[in-house]
Amino acid sequence: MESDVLKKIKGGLIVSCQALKEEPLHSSFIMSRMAKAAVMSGAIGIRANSVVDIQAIKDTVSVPVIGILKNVYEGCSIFITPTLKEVRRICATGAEIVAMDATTRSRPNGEQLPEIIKVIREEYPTTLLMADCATLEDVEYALSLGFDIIGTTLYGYTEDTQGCDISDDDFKHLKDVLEMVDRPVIAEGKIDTPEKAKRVLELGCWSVVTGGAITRPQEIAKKFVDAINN
Ligand SMILES: CC(=O)N[C@H](C=O)[C@@H](O)[C@H](O)[C@H](O)COP(=O)(O)O
Repeated sequence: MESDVLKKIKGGLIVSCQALKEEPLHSSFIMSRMAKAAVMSGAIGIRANSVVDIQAIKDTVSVPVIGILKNVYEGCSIFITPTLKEVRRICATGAEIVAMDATTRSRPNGEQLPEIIKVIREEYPTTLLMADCATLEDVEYALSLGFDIIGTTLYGYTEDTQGCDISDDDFKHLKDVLEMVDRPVIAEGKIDTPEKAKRVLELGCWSVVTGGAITRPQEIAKKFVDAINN
């Protein structure tokens, strides 16, 4: 059965409101205002990083939230909600959807994704789980683990997919993902123009996440500066 949360985000724009410590807008208050602006403009969901940002956003808007907790472990490339500890903390915020790295790479402390999923399904049976994938192999792995939503978040951001862009070849990678998947696919990662957002929904994605092109002014300003200087 289709959940209410899935119904609410179908066919729409989810805005990722994130600013890490080293970014100029690092502030839960600012992220909550970004979320408000996004929702005022018609966004139907927000993606956010960290417990405090999610709480501030949930106090401000009422659309579903995709929560993550980025944490870097030495010697490990997985950083999006990487271990059971981070998954639990984000589930406890009440975020309707919790996203985590679902690549087949090794996780911190030797943790295994199937075990994390098993524990979380028992503790938080109503929370939807989103798999942040890079390769088609990751997508297959995520499907076998019973994730509710497949995301393309990490395509172009891992060792194996370095240099790839989701819009290459009229979204060839995304089309391959959609062909394999029998549940909602959320297009995410470098969907940086309204035209690309529209296109991925036309191709059959459930929703689309856009981040930096809306909420990272340093990225937006750089595009203008580069255009002027080149
Ligand atoms: C790879 C990684 O760390 N991605 C993060 C995942 O949450 C965010 O930094 C991105 O902003 C988000 O995925 C949206 O993508 P884009 O900003 O390209 O629209």
